[in-house]
Amino acid sequence: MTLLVLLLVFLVTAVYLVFFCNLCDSKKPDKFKEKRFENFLLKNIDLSVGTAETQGKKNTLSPLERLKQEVFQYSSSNISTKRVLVAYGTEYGFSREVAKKIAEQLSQHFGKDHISVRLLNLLHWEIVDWKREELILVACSTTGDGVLPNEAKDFYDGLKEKFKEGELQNLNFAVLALGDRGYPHFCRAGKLLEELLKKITGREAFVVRGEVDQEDWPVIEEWIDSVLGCLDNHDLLTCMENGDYLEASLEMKVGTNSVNGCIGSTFPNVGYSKETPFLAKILEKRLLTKYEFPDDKEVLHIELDLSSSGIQYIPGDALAVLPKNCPRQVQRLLVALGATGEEELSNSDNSPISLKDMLTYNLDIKNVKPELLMYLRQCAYSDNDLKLLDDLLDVEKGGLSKKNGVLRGYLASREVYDVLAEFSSASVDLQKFVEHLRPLSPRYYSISSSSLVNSNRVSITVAVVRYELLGLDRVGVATTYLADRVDVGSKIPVFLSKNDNFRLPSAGSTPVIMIGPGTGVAPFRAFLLERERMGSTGRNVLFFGCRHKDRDFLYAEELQAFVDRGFLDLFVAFSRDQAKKIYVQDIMLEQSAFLWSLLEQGAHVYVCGDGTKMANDVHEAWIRIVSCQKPDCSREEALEFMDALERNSRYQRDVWIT
Ligand SMILES: Cc1cc2nc3c(=O)[nH]c(=O)nc-3n(C[C@H](O)[C@H](O)[C@H](O)COP(=O)(O)O)c2cc1C
Repeated sequence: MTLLVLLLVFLVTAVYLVFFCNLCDSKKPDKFKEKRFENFLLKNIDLSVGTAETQGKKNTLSPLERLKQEVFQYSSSNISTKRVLVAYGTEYGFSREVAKKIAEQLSQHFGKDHISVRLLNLLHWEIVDWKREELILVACSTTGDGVLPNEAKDFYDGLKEKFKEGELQNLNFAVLALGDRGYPHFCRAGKLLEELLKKITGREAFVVRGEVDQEDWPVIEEWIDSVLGCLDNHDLLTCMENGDYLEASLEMKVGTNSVNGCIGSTFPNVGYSKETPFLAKILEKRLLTKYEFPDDKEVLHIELDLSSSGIQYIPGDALAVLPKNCPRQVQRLLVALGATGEEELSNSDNSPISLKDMLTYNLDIKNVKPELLMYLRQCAYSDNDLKLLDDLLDVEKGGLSKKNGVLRGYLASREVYDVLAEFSSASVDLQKFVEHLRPLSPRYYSISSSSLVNSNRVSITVAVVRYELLGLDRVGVATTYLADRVDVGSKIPVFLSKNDNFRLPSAGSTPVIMIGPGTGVAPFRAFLLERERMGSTGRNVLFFGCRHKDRDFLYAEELQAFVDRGFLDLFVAFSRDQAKKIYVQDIMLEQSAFLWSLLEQGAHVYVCGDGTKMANDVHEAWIRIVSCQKPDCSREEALEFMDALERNSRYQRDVWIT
């Protein structure tokens, strides 16, 4: 009886505690929620600063085990199979997804006992003994203004340095280049990789390079079919009787050198990354604009503490921020799913995670993958939903491919929530549903400070995104994370993204021409601070543009101070301060003779900002300036002149398409 009473008291207390704690949680201040985010990160990603106790609580696998799991998930234990390496270079995760698809199809086509497929992030290229490999398939995206993803840069430089022409004569290869036709250098990284592989193997690719515009799956599948067809018809592989060296190499290079078992720390040249970010404390956050009316721009200057990180940056680099989704948007999605959020799901490495955490920290809940519609087609039952889905996915119109304009148009104006709400008859399996979402990717911000001024601090300039779509409020994930959900004192996960294609000239006497409207001015603030500190004597010319002089002129006072010190020639275009709109390209044309004279003195030209319109308009302005100012110069010659400037790293662009 006493035992029964005790049990009852215990149960009542437990229920009370659970209820009370939940109640408190919903009222906890943001600081507390931030702490939860930090704890979550410590448990779920391999922080170089972490300790053994802070890791592996939720993720029971060590970083080494996780890496092994990824590399060998399509491998057989049969020691005399043929071996293929499927490698990927990714910035935002899509190439990894594609590489997994390639690995899966190879494995299915030939059977796991006949072919052992190893999946490798190019970040880990050093664990491979390249002379023992016979076949590599590379899926690699292009980022920045036609450059390799950060994690693939060392692979490219390393192979180039290590192997002479034709040295890897036993290696067959094929490249799938991923990109976006909207950018001037379509699929350039894949092309560069293919050139390099041609050189060091002394042979041609065994399959024509695939070029993928955005997420055009039919093109990807066609390329995979060509690879499979070629492997069916040509015996490119021999059986390796001695087993796979790769596992031992991986254990040796990653296992023994690691600090606190963190993979990132074994590659000192890479340092912090998506998997191993640094938690940087916010030291300052201030509004750079007047933000009173819905039409006003909201731009923030954010300073972060890098002391103790060892991160060393130079102007031109970017800081990557790992955001989390907005709780309101997550809640909206949970309601559409009819879920509480507490449902337990499996992470990609099979560790358990709640649906709410998965949607908050791991997944992109804005951009809809076309495959999600395919999945909804399987679980919808209302005639209306089925008809609309069939229409969107119509094979005649191009199915999931890029050619399907109806589907692309539909997805361009919808988020994951909208699609679920629209096809409400679909009864989704939560695990399958999350598997049809993209991973949440880091966001990159040009660094707007100079480490010569203060090496412990870094600043970024962030335009906050808020808008309405289909009658609902929408937000930019990372920009509102920085604006609304973290404050001075909070710590946010970041890592450095080097950008060797956007660098100041080595000689301080060389003039620089900078064109950066809006937040495109960020790297130029860094350039100016750096050049002033270095005592550079070359002329600094900046073209800045915004809507209104008195509302969104970023860093106006600082820029004016540079002008007053005689260090800067500043030209500004306020597009909406007069009846006729004026943009940076217009004021550049007014300065044609001056700009030409600077080019003749060897000036370097930099453009930063919107790549959809501004970068093209500015390029066109340069063509006009050159063809008018250079004696007897045709348009074609002006185009060639600008191309030559670009080849000689005197015309560098850091642009983005939204
Ligand atoms: C900031 C940025 C810059 C990009 N630059 C290029 C480029 O210069 N050329 C290109 O073909 N695609 C470019 N892309 C498109 C990506 O290559 C494309 O979205 C690709 O699918 C991303 O693959 P990933 O997720 O594996 O990095 C760029 C994308 C972003 C976000």
